[in-house]
Amino acid sequence: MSETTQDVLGELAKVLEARKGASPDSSYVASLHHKGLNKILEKVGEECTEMLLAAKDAQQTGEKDELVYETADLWFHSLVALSHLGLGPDDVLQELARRFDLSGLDEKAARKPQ
Ligand SMILES: N=c1c2ncn([C@@H]3O[C@H](COP(=O)(O)OP(=O)(O)OP(=O)(O)O)[C@@H](O)[C@H]3O)c2ncn1[C@@H]1O[C@H](COP(=O)(O)O)[C@@H](O)[C@H]1O
Repeated sequence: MSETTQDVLGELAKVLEARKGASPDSSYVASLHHKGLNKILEKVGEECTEMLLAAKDAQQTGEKDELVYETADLWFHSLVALSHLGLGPDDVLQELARRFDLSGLDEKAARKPQ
């Protein structure tokens, strides 16, 4: 991961945290927190669908700008959801780091039968 990536996520996390105490009239993030988790999750679902559609379009046309744009929307709203529940990008990055050198196939095989 580039330093830029870490800086952007870190900076965004700080802004999201600060917006928890802001007026919903002056901030989109504050308005989401004000509306509550269900509204935030509705937005995550919406942005997820838009990202999937953009990925299919990108495959067909080779044009990837829309995919990057929609993925940014999805990441952003996912971070708002995490922030609403007291979590941040560090929590997810640490989990991803924990998985380094752990093959997805090995991890799946090691899971207990449900
Ligand atoms: N990264 C983002 C970001 N990405 C997307 N969005 C907003 O997410 C919204 C969702 O997009 P939609 O197309 O679904 O908009 P919509 O249909 O109007 O949304 P709804 O009415 O359905 O809720 C838009 O209003 C976008 O502007 C963002 N809003 C804010 N940020 C970051 O959060 C910071 C704080 O923002 P405020 O809280 O508004 O100050 C900003 O400085 C940015 O860094």
